[in-house]
Amino acid sequence: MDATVRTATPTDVLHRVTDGVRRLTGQLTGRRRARAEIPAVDEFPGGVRMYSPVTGAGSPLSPPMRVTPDGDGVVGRCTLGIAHEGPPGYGHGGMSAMLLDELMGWACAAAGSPGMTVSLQVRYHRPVPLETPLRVFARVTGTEGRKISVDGSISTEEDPSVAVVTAEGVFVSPDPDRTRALFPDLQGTPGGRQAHGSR
Ligand SMILES: CCCCCCCC/C=C\CCCCCCCC(=O)SCCNC(=O)CCNC(=O)[C@H](O)C(C)(C)COP(=O)(O)OP(=O)(O)OC[C@H]1O[C@@H](n2cnc3c(N)ncnc32)[C@H](O)[C@@H]1OP(=O)(O)O
Repeated sequence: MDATVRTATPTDVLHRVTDGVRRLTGQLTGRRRARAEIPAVDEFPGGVRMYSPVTGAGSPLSPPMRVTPDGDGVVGRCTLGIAHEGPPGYGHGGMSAMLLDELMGWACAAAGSPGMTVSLQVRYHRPVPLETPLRVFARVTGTEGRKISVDGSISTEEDPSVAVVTAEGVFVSPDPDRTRALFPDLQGTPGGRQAHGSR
């Protein structure tokens, strides 16, 4: 991703490389995952998501963000590159929202209530520098039935006490029927993983 958005090579080189990439992707033959199929390497929810655009080591889109427990919340560490640029030299606001949304979801799972975002309010206090190690933090601040309130923030590793972006979110744990309908491949649900053969 970085090489693609950073290069200033002439067009004929770009065409040659494009042909090479098409040849390579043509070699990705064989079985492909179905749309809602959870990869065999994943631990869903609240663990490994190999192809997540935020945490996935297997995704070319992801920074990737590494998540660890931290006190009463979770911390995510990553560095954004120019592929994630908004204003020249700074992170795209949507990327900040994506990092926060994801980590706030992890905070819910870590607190024992995996949930989906129903509301996310993001405040951008300062631009997020690119190519600078970032520290994202999220923690559950309250629960009310299936509703979970979560706070999040982004700062630089160098200056963790200064939040450059903050967020407040509401997450909702889907009830069991909704969970089965939304995630038919979730382990233990009828018609789930076993439908895909041996794993
Ligand atoms: C073994 C268990 C497995 C559980 C699986 C959990 C999934 C975990 C997934 C991943 C984990 C880690 C990864 C994180 C990734 C980052 C998070 C994302 O990007 S998620 C994608 C974006 N979000 C959506 O696509 C949601 C779309 N929304 C929906 O599908 C529905 O709203 C859903 C299923 C979440 C809830 O629907 P309802 O029908 O069950 O719930 P209702 O009754 O509408 O609301 C429940 C309560 O929430 C309040 N509520 C609803 N919307 C609200 C809002 N916008 N603001 C405030 N409150 C709201 C309601 O007023 C209600 O509260 P009152 O019970 O009345 O007190």
